[in-house]
Amino acid sequence: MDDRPLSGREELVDVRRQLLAGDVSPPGAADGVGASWQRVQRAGLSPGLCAADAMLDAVSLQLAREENERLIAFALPELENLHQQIAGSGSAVLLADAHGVILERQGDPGFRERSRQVALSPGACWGEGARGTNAIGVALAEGRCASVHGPEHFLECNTFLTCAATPIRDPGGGIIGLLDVSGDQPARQLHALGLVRMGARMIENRMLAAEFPEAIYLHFHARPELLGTLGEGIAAVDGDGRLLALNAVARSHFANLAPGTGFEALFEGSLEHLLRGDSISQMIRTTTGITVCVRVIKPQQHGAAHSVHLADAGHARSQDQFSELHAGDPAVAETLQRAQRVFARGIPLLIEGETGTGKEWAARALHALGPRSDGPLVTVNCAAIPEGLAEAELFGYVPGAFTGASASGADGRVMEANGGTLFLDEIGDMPLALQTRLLRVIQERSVLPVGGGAPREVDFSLISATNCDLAAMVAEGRFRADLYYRLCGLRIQLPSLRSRADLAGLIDRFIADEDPQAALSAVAREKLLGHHWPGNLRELHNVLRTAIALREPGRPIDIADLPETLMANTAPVPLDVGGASDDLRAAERRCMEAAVAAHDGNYSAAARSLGISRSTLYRRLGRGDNG
Ligand SMILES: Nc1ncnc2c1ncn2[C@@H]1O[C@H](COP(=O)(O)OP(=O)(O)OP(=O)(O)O)[C@@H](O)[C@H]1O
Repeated sequence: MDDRPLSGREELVDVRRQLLAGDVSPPGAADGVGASWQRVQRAGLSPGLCAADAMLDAVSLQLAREENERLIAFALPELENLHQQIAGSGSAVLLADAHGVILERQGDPGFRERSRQVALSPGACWGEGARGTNAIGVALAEGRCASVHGPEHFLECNTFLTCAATPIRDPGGGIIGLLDVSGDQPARQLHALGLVRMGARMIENRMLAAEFPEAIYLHFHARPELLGTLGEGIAAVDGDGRLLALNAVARSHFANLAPGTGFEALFEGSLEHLLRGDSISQMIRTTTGITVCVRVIKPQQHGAAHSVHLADAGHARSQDQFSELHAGDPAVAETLQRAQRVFARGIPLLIEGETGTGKEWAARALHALGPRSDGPLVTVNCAAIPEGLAEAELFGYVPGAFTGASASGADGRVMEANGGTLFLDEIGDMPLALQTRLLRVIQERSVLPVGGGAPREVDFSLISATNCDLAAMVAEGRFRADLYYRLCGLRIQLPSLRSRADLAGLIDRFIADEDPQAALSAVAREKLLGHHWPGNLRELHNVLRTAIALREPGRPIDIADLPETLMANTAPVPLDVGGASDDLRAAERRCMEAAVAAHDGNYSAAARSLGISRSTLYRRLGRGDNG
């Protein structure tokens, strides 16, 4: 790790002057920078070069992405997480393949234009041979994490950049890609290196967990409280205890252990003994003489891996399924494709969006394409379960668990999702006490019914949806942070209807689906295109269905067939929910209040205009449904 004191721009300019003069290790230069300059100078590069040609064309980039599909699927959630952590700092998070070609990029809009000018974008190769000394190039050449600051970059055009990169390795230790954080901050960003290292370890651990469907995974750490953190070692062994693979921590612990090595080379005692013991944690000694706490994860508890084989079939079907969810909006199409790739790997999804943006429809399509599409899709509306019954409803109960309980007990919704997908709708409304229980179920993949009895193992894919800003709720202590991170392997945002590029196409398609004979007058079309759509797809659907029913037979849908809300010449509700940090629920509330005001306090009419039920409107506005 780069532990030099922070140095200013002038010192780095001085470092550059010395490097240009041929100094191999000028004082203050980052590790590996001097050696890298030597390599690139030997290769004949000159600092004034512009490496515009080291760029894949669209077809080659597509091929590179397909070749690295597995890496991308596991890395995308991490790119997303890292980006959230550095958002607003004028930076981008990049994923490169094993040759240094950038495959994916998540970045601040403000930094996008500047970084594009030097091709810090998908398709560009950032190996040393193409772009001289830079963090991706050095990390690749030296096989370790690297940071390169401003003037330490070899090419003059890149000297405004500050970059940190680290290799991502397969379980055998080979480099399969690189994770990089780059920005245009003038000062050194020491934490960036720590972030990319953590991100790369997360990706590697996720890939290892999905690599061997039949394996037994042994997670270990000398300190029990640090099990489950990035510091834990992970060893995958087969049923006979033979080593299949180790994660990076375990590789550094058991140096030079090859796959196929017996259990006795790892731990004292036998695998059978370990399997008979407590799966939560047991103490055992490693052959290196350290006592560690081990958590055993058996094959049925880590069902993510079989999804890997199904991913390709899912990909082929996805175009069809997703074409129902949009009418050519490229941003929606790409969001869904990314979600599908990640979900196919057994990674949980969190879908965010205002009410009626199609979160449940998207969940259905993703389930149909997902790794457990043969199993059921079980939807739980977390806002609608009566609080007193919530535990029993979700986790089931044993016979006689409480007054009024069925004599035969009940499985509960989570258990019903076994082998399929659990869809937790309106997750932001789940009470804190239930969040704690749900977290345990997700972590341990077993359910303890209300009233006791033995825990029952359960295996499901997980999708959650919300119209709250969950990250803000976490910051305010209203939602458990550990549960939030478990739920959002990947966070996707469904856009509001008014911001979609395919509104016109959706209108035509809704009409054609409802009544292929129906047409739309030009004025009516203009009204529909100009409306603010606070109720989003649900409202559009309701408006068109009603208009088709009202229109005079044989005549196109006209302005008179549209509801009053579209006619009222009210200014659009200020509803700029574009920013990721905006509170969707606050925006939604403003819309609902505006609709109630527009209908002179008539809740039924306001609810109809929004395309939601009256009780939903009452609930969302925090008023009891007393009428
Ligand atoms: N792709 C679509 N094509 C046609 N209609 C759609 C589509 N997506 C959503 N709708 C319409 O919008 C309605 C609401 O969709 P959905 O329930 O998925 O939204 P949501 O975001 O989950 O809403 P809420 O947050 O209120 O639960 C659907 O019942 C349907 O009428």
